Amino acid sequence: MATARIPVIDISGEEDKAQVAKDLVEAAIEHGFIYIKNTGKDIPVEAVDEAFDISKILFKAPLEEKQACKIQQNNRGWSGMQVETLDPKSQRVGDYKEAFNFGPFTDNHASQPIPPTILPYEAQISRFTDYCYNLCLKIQTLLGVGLSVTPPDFFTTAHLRENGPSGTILRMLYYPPLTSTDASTSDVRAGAHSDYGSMTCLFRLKGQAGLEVQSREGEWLPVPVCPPGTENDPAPPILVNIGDLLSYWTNGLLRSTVHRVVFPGAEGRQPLDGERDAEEGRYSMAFFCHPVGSTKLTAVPSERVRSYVPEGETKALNPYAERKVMTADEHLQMRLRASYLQLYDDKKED
Ligand SMILES: O=C(O)CCC(=O)C(=O)O
Ligand SMILES: [Fe+2]
Repeated sequence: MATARIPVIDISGEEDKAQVAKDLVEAAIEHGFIYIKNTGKDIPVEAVDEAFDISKILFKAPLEEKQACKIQQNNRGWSGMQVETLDPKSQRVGDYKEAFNFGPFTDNHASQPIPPTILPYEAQISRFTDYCYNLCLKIQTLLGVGLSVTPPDFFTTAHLRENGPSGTILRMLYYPPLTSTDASTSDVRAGAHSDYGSMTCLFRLKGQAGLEVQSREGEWLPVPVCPPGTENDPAPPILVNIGDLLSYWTNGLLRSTVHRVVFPGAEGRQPLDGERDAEEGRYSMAFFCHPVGSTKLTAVPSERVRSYVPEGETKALNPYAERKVMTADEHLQMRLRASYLQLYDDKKED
């Protein structure tokens, strides 16, 4: 079966940063997705394993505990089955998943209610978000170098926590197995969408298929958890994808690719080799990296961006900059309103 041909890049070594930066930029332009080889140097393998273990404990916590932490308009907390609809234009029902969003931590403590069941693990979750944050800064620095942005740490500076609050979120996700009668394989686990932030780091478990990306021709291609060449690595690669903000910042040069999560075997497709739905369901974790909320979404100073002419299509351009320059916060609020129909329903202005 055809799968997405996403490059695998090792950013953990010391040698030839310029080449690594160039490879990252080319992958971000061509695919919008990059596998970051997991050598355990940037994020220890045990930290990822621990976070997945905590996620399993979290979703098994008593329903009342999760309900007491229901998602708020600040995008933090628990969203239950079918609460979020990532593709409201075509979905019949909401996403077949549960999710828990963690905002920032201070001194290893969450700044939001969390279920008492996972309180003993607060410091580990906090540490894991720090690893993800630092990995994002490293990638943003490389992207700035690869695009010759002036200054090259432009993206990095825009994301520094010390420069102000942002919409950055660690999201733990649980997609239950399809056993109940209230869903069918024609429903989706996560509707087609592009990500709202600047970039996302996605962690998946071996054997748990389901993510698909849309090719330029509109075809849906599965994204293997362990692509060729990574089978013997200590852990599956971290899948990084470009979100809408890095695309707006670069006038569409970096590609924010539409993706979704489907049930294995949906629409008669064969699951990838060695990947099928586990009886326990599917778990993943996404670190959505956002710049400081007040950041303006205008094109960055880079000759490569300035001279980029999109081929034939204009939809990749930042549609908002034409009317009014939006800030990162305004953009996030707009996107959240569209996907959490009930959460914002009471307060609808239109
Ligand atoms: O669970 C996955 O594999 C992807 C989730 C995703 O795309 C998202 O939450 O934005
Ligand atoms: Fe996504």
